[in-house]
Amino acid sequence: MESVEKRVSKELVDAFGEISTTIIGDALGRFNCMSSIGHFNKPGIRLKGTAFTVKTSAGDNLMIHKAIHMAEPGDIIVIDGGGFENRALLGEIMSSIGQKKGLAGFVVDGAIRDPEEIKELGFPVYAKAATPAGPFREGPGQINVPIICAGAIVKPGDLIIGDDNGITVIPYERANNEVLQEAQRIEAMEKKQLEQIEAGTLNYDWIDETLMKKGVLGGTNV
Ligand SMILES: O=C([O-])CC(=O)C(=O)O
Ligand SMILES: [Mg+2]
Repeated sequence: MESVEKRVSKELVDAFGEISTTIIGDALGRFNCMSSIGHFNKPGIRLKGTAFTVKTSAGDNLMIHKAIHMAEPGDIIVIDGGGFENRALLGEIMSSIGQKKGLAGFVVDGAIRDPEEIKELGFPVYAKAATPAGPFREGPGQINVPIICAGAIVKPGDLIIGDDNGITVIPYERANNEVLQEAQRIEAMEKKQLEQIEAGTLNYDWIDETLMKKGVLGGTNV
């Protein structure tokens, strides 16, 4: 069982962590986003850190207990639970341990329990569902292997950013100034678009131009 070998610098984690996941997703070509996953915290909570991955069998959390103790402060335990929602993989106790260890959060492709208590903790926990049904601790499982979590590929060391929109995964090899600057450019452009919507000056020519190009307007499809 390997620990995470490479980590993105704290400066980049912080810089990406300030930008909306929607915009980061756009900067990554509109891929690398998780789907049907939400947080069990008060609104406004942000998640940012290095992926420490776990693959479990359905409803079994033995390897997650191990991972919490192997991970380092700032790591996010990202769990491929196969999307199984009938049995929780963690709850208030494991979240409290993770928070005390300085981990940055949990992301579960599956279910959690104790959502109200987790909300009070203020520790970022994302999952697909909540159920009182508890996990088994039989194993097996895998630690720090590439996984699929809520439709996104996650590798150990990838940068995970979460907010009220959901979660974006920035692959380790793409967590660089180039993608950061693209996200900042999109952020500035959207700010300008909102100002133009307010002022009534936003240009919509691109819609008809695109329809023309596709032959829908002025073409054989009309
Ligand atoms: O039983 C477990 O392993 C998980 C659990 O309930 C908790 O974290 O509160
Ligand atoms: Mg419990």
